[in-house]
Amino acid sequence: MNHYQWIWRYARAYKSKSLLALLFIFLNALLIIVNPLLAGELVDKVIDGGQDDLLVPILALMIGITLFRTTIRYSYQMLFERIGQNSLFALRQDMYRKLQELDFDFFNHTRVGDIMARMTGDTDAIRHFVSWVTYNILESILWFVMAVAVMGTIHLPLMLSLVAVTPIIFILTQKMSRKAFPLFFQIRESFSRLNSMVEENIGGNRIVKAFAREDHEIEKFTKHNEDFKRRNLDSAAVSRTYLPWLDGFAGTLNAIALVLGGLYVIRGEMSMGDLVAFNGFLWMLNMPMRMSGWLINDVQRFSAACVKIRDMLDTEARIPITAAEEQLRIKGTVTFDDVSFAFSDDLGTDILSHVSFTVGPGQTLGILGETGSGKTTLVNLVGRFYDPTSGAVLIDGKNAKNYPVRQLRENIAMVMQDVFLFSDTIEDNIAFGNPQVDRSYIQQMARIADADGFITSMPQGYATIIGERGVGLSGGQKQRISLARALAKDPAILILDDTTSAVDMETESKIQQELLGLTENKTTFIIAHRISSVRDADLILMMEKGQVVEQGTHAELLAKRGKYYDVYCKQLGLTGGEANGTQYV
Ligand SMILES: Nc1ncnc2c1ncn2[C@@H]1O[C@H](COP(=O)(O)OP(=O)(O)OP(=O)(O)O)[C@@H](O)[C@H]1O
Repeated sequence: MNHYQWIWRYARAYKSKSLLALLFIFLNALLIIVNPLLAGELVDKVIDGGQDDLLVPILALMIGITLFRTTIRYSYQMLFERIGQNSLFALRQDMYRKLQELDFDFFNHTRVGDIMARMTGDTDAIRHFVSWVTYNILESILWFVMAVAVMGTIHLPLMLSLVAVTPIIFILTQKMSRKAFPLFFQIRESFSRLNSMVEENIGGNRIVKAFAREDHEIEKFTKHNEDFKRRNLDSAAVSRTYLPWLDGFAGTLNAIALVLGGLYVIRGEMSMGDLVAFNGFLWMLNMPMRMSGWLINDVQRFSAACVKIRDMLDTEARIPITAAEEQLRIKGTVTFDDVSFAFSDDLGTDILSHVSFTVGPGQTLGILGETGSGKTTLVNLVGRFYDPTSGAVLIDGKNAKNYPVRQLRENIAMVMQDVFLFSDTIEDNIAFGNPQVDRSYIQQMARIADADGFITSMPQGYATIIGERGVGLSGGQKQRISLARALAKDPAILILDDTTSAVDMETESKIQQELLGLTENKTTFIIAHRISSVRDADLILMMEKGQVVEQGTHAELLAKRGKYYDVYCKQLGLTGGEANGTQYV
């Protein structure tokens, strides 16, 4: 499907409006030829022929037609604008829906700035094409054809001499088009890089300031800015090479018409009125030729934007978001059966290697291990953010791949390591996964997450807006709101990824106590660096370089006197020999 057929799929919902607009364009093109003909009549009959009584009717007709044409043109311009805006509305909806469908894999490989460039600059290039370029192309073609037809009836040889110039114009526009497309594509890519740079700088503004690297950032920006400018100038250079020629050739039409037309009049082969009428049609040949260069540029910009947008819309998520017909309450038994996993961009490196364990409802699985050992990756497999490269993740005994993704995720709540809260009220943030819950439930969850205290001490309490539009929160406060958000979902499987890393030990222990009652029937995953966070777990996995090197309860692992025991001793400030495992159980 080419780009025109593709965009027509959005515009065809407005078929009747499009037909009406086309009708108006035709009507306008037909009416356009009347005034020059009337001007010719005016010269021949009124000025030369002395029929003065025709002056007023001809003038009135000319004014009336001009007014009517202006109204018609305004109407179809508005119709095209509406078709463009409505089509773009639907396209943006599709793009946003696609963004929700795409998985971690897509976001791992796509810059935010690039997505933003597609959502803004590219969609605008398409709107401009639908709303403006299309009718200008149609007008240009129609006016040209009409002019050729009418001029041919007035004086065929003169018309043919003028039209002889058009192949040159055609060749020039073809050449320009071929040179312009790659440049527009490069401009678009450069814009995306510039966008990404600004987006990253704003996101990382605290780091930039803390490291006093403003100058470095400006330097980096200057490079991208220079690149963007240079590519725009390259494109302008192409226009500069071709547009004057296009303009020049279009301008020769006036000279040809005057010289040749004058000769025909002198020789008596053409009336003065016909020459005036002919002259009146000249702009209808002229204008499309002059416009062709600009229109080609806009068409190329449209094509470059289509490539990027269609590329995103055609991207298939490896794990498509499938919704289930009915809701399913899973019980929460999670089994890893010899699971290995590698990221798609480096399939040779296993991030998880032959991991096996089972944890059931009401149980807690603690995951401990040095940084980068694969703890987060492991829990990401539970929520099917990725699928194993070998082995299987079973939920209630059924392969996770066989659940509709939405159905599975509706039963899982995660508190992620990188806490993200929406720029909204605290209340709405907590209720994000379960919007129908009431205030008292929200408060109850916040109490368990030890967040109620600091929330109620804020002047606006639960109605406080946080994030970009509102107050800032400390790292520990954000973690606790994010924990309350996960709890409010009342999931069968609760995953806590380093959830209490930013709160003090006393608060952590308070939260753990509160959680006990709530997680009675849930399967809970706790990723932590502190032994104190996982010591009460029913099963603890000790991870190293993607492998589970030890697993068991706290007591069993201490008795093993292996890695877990070493970590335990280090965290207590003891050396291996001083600690008597059983003594601390
Ligand atoms: N999107 C990704 N693409 C490629 N490699 C990745 C990606 N995300 C993580 N990794 C790699 O996978 C490994 C495991 O990462 P993971 O986040 O699971 O570790 P972790 O044990 O949770 O670490 P931490 O305790 O620091 O959070 C790391 O070596 C990391 O570099």
